[in-house]
Amino acid sequence: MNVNVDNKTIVVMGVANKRSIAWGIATALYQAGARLIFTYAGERMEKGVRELVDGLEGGKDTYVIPCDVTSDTEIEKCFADIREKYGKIDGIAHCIAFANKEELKGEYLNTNREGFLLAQNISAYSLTAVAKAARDMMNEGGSIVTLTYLGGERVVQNYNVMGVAKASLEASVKYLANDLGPSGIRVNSISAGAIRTLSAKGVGDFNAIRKVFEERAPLRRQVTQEEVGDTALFLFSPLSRGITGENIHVDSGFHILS
Ligand SMILES: CCCCCCc1ccc(Oc2ccc(Oc3cccc(O)n3)cc2)c(O)c1
Repeated sequence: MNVNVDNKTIVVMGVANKRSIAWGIATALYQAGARLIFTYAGERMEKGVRELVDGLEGGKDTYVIPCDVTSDTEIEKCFADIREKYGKIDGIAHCIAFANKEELKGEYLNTNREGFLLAQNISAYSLTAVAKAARDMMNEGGSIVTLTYLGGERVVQNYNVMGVAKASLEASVKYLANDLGPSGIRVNSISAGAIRTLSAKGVGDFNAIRKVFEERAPLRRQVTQEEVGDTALFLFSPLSRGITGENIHVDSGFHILS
């Protein structure tokens, strides 16, 4: 049985540049024959995403639209646009998160209310808002995949307010899986190892974590955007049709260590 995504339409939210995990997911899906739609946040992202997508064979007519996930009306408009142009969709890759850089280092205690709510709003609630807007336009067998990190399950120095947001995201995955299961829509997360992306630059001492990772992870090596992409491809394919509410670690086994 092949991965069978060649007749599926999947929305990839959160590509920033070619090092984005979202781009690793997009290229894995693209190579397996899926039809892709991209959303980005912020005008300054448009040019970069458009250029990346145009580089794909047939990318010229791929839909690339803005979607600021802090606005419910914008989410509704974005998915209504997609529905009008493409009909029903089969999947959503939610690769969106943000927290204020000053709160991604030092003590978690210095998190303020505004920063806490911002991280929750963009990095956690946005999955629920997107699932809500898309549920009636997803085909049976649909699949939603989001990205998380070990710091949402246990303390990872400096991850702080984003860790609390990822804990919220991971709990949301389970509650959404429970609600959407009867409609045949699955919801899962991928917990990726420390991959060097534009976002990773915002987390304090990122390089120190990567060093420990290479020295201690069972596979003794970093993971790549492509490896996360392959796991996402599995989660969008019927090969994972029995899996929902799950969090799959693509982290060289690092999460098994104390
Ligand atoms: C100390 C932990 C080291 C490993 C971190 C791995 C990781 C890397 C990137 C991750 O994604 C984000 C996304 C946004 C984010 O917030 C940012 C990023 C850049 C600038 C800024 O002002 N905020 C921080 C991390 C993420 O959730 C997890």
